[in-house]
Amino acid sequence: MRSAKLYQYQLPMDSGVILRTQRLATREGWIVELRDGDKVGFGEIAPLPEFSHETVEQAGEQAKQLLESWIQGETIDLSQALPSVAFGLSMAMLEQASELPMKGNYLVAPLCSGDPDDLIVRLNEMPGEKVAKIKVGMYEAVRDGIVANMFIEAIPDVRLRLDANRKWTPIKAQQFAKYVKPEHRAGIAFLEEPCKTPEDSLAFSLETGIKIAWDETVRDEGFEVKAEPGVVAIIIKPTLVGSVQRCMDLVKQAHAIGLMAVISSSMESSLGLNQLARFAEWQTPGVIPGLDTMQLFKAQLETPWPDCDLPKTALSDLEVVWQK
Ligand SMILES: O=C(O)CCC(=O)c1ccccc1C(=O)O
Ligand SMILES: [Mg+2]
Repeated sequence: MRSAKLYQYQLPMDSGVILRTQRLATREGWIVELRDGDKVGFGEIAPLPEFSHETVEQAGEQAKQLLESWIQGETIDLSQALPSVAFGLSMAMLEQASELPMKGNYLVAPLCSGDPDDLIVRLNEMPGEKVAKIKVGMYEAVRDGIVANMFIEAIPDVRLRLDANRKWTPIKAQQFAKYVKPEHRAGIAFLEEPCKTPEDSLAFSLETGIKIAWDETVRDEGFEVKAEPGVVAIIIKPTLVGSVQRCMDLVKQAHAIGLMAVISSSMESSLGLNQLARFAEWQTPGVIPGLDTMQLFKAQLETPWPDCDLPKTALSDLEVVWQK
């Protein structure tokens, strides 16, 4: 006997969270609960404003239709569903079928979008491989270059992941590279999407020797995982990419040609983030995921994130907007 519920959540965000052009004061989304007998699974459907193409309302409507089919025992084709819905529903089904291992990789790459000194402290405390993520492309490219160079000099075995989110023209990207000494460029594990187009990013990597990774490009129409000179990783943000199956296919294709696959957050609540940590441990063992986004929230949802003391909202406190 199958049953399902859809909860609606709204969580307050830290006041400084800016997504591309707008401030994100509140994170909104849906939690699905699937039950079959005594087996239960949860999933989070939370389109990210400015990144997802679907709205929260559209995702909620589609989720209800697909839940209806699930209850009827019909097979649902998630490859045609909105990415956030495909992800949340497939995750709930996976958990409900006890197929998502419990063990998570909670060793995240610390994210620096503000004060570099904070990051130095966190890196020095980090056990094992010192991986950090720094947003670049927000201020002067020259400043970004100086900051990256400074980190590599300060922490000799650091592996930086830089993320330009397609902000640079080829000239700006060159200005950045000029300030990272050639002997320091290996301290950059990769630079995500340096330029406005993949072609310019590939050319940048060839010219500078700085390795790059695809993030936005993974979500471009017709994207295929392929070996390209200078490309070492793909970033997978499941809420923006789609079903668990699609994400697993991408990981498999990446591994087959020697690329790193990095599971990364789209600012899911602590419930979704925990599932991503479990998914990352399972599918990309040994690779530090990009999940350091709990600090952007002012509250957690149901599942606590390790070492996070933010107040917690329970699922039972949320409004159930649909159930059958
Ligand atoms: O990838 C990470 O390490 C953290 C997540 C992150 O950077 C991100 C999260 C949501 C939307 C966009 C981005 C981004 O890649 O800039
Ligand atoms: Mg990015």
